[in-house]
Amino acid sequence: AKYLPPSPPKLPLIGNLHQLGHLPHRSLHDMSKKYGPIMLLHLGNVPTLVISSADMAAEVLKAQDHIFSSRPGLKVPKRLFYGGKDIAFAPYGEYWRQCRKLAMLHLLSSKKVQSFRHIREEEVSRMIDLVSSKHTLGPIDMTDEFSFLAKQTISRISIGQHSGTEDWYKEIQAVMKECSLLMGSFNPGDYFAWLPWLSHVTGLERKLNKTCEWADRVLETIIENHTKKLKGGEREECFLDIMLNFMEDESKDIYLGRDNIKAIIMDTFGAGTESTSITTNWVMAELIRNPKAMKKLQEQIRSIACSRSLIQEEDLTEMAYLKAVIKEALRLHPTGPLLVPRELIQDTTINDYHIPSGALVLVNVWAIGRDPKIWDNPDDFRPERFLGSQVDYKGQDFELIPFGAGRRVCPGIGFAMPIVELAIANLLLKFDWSIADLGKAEEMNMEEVFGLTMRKKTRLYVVATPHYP
Ligand code: HEM
Repeated sequence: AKYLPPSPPKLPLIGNLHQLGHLPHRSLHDMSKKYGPIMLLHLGNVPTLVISSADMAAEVLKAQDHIFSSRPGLKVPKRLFYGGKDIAFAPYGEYWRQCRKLAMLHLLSSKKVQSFRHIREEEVSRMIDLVSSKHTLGPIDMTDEFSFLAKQTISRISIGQHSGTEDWYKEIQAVMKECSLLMGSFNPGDYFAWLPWLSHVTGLERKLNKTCEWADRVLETIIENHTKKLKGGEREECFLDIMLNFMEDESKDIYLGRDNIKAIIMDTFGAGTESTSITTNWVMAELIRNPKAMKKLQEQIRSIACSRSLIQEEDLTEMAYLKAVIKEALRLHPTGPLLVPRELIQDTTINDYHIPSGALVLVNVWAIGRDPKIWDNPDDFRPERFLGSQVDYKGQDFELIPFGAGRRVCPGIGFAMPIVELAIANLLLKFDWSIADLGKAEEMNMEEVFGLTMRKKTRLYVVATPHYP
């Protein structure tokens, strides 16, 4: 192939960086309307392939997935995850394959996910109690509740039982928040290879050092506590304990040292908690903004619950409309609007265009979710479009890929979705919901903030009224 994919005009040195704006998924969507579903941008001096249609996504994430499955060595994740020793940012290769297998087997498989059922049910029931106790005091910050739910559930499963009030627990939450802010920040040094000192000037280097040292201290304390307990014969069998049993055991397929374990634990927090809570928050926001969908879903949930006081996980399989509502929210608000960046590992050709090895690859899932060639009235929230449709989000249907697809598809889908479903089902069973300013639900602020995960700009302050059957 002779030609490179179409590119918008670029400036010297910075290339197209200045055109990304605060909401890059939206700016790139606008550009793709003019330049097409496959574009080559230059972010600083990094050639960046931007994919904006379901067909092109299938090309990159299915037909040629084997060469599009690496990750770029971005500075912040590389440092936070001990030089790429986690799963999400590890370059494509044997280490990544073994770590992913380990996490699948001991944390994310459907058998494992089922075994954590009591933890999800306890944590959701705790959230319901909290809402019950707070509802008379005025609007409740549900963004906070969803965040607490995801953090509690995931940290209990990955690092063991705790009450959520211990000092080390508060500290790990604080340090993870700092890490997530850093992950969402833009590091110009990644795009200007000839200016490595740039991160010193912007203060990023200092912040990164401080946060890495802090995170390491907290993780060391947790590992020490678990090692002592394991030596004393106490067994919790959380994911961390399982990894500690593997540690430095050379007879196992995978060699896990301390840094590897710390990086993988960071990953379960980093990849798992915000994505889950942000998704739940978008689902709830859309339901409150769309009272008809809310009413229809409540009726279904309440009829399935009959006189039982809480929805249990086996009830969820019958809830077709709940699943449609969640798909519709993920279509409009994919938590990773550009997935996690990929890196192409050899020269290739797509649609007769030459794509150079080393290109950074962004798949604009947000744009695909709003493509009028695929979706009628794409900006409307209409869960009905998924009723009776086979389209699912597991990475086979390229029009709906909020978890990505191919070798790097999110391995946490089956882990995250029961949390989201169980939380929404029980909140809708037990309460009626409105916003403080009645009648203004349709005008709710749905602005986004872009980061590695895309959250709602304003918090979800809502009024809960208990429902008595
Ligand atoms: C609703 C919640 C979630 C969403 C929307 C989500 C979304 C994503 C996306 C878009 C990717 C990148 C996929 C790609 O590059 O093609 C990803 C990767 C990943 N996710 Fe999730 N995720 C969620 C929950 C979780 C949970 C709960 C866990 C684990 C506890 C998890 C673990 C991971 C890991 C380890 C990766 C990296 C996979 C790799 O690079 O091989 N995710 N996720």
